[in-house]
Amino acid sequence: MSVTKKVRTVRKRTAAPTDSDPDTDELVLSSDPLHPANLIPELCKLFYSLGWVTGTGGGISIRNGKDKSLQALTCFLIIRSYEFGRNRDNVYIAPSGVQKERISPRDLFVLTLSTRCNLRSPPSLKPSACTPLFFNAYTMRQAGACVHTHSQNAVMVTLLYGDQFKITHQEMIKGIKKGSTNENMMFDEMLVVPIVENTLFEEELTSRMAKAIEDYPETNAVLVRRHGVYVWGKTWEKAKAMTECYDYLFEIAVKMKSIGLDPAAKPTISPSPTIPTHNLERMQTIARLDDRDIKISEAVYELYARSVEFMIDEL
Ligand SMILES: CSCCC(=O)C(=O)COP(=O)(O)O
Ligand SMILES: [Zn+2]
Repeated sequence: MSVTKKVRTVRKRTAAPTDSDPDTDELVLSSDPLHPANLIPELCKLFYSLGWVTGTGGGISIRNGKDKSLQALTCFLIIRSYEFGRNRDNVYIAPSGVQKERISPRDLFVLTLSTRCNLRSPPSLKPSACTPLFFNAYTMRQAGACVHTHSQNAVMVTLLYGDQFKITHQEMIKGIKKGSTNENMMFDEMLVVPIVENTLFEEELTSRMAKAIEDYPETNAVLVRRHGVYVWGKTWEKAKAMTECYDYLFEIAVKMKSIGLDPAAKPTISPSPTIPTHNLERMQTIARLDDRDIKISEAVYELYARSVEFMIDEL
């Protein structure tokens, strides 16, 4: 037996996990590609390529195991919190301020959900500043994973809307679950996402996010003005897929607004109207922006005002 192995064995028997205990490697080293410690680095790389976690910000946290409802179905009453040797109470968190596309499993923190104890704390690293926000999703919504992006689409909608983002009649709305029933939304329902104001430090967002979660029982996301978005789901797959749907909807809403279309308006004609060039009345309706929009869409308004003038001349 090598010296290293001997030392490890002794440590294992006698030492409780400490901040730099190599025995806690067991919590993050797994050949299972679906282990949270392998998924977080993989997903962070993907999110980096999408521009969601660049400049070290943003990331994803994953909780061990499967959705509770699925566990109940399988009736593993006593061992239900242990799946493939993994404890459902464990939450995996990336380090703070590191290049998120270059994380390795050994860099990860592991905390207990129930007591928020550090089971693993890699030396010289700090847990993500988003940790208490991820815990909001775990404790208030029984989430299995929570994503935080700094996507420009998310930031843009917070510049274009007040305290709520709203959109309807979009196919991708069907990819979003209702918080209360966990059912998927319908194409023609109104998706509403609360927007909270940013704070100087990420941790200080915790109570604002918690209030938004309480006030909006249907939401699975909270936007943070001039910052990004938090999205959670019962599993990492659902959190990822919903983040993709939300981001798509944010992007299309920004594009719609930029040409004067209201993403929250029920379409009156089918197919969706292109920018009208010969119907003065319809043009004027689109150009009639509400107070909030005027503040943030002066350029768009100007464009339409000019188009309307041009059309009046043409008539
Ligand atoms: C340029 S990142 C600013 C801080 C931030 O918004 C953030 O999400 C930080 O996350 P981290 O996991 O690096 O603490
Ligand atoms: Zn952030």
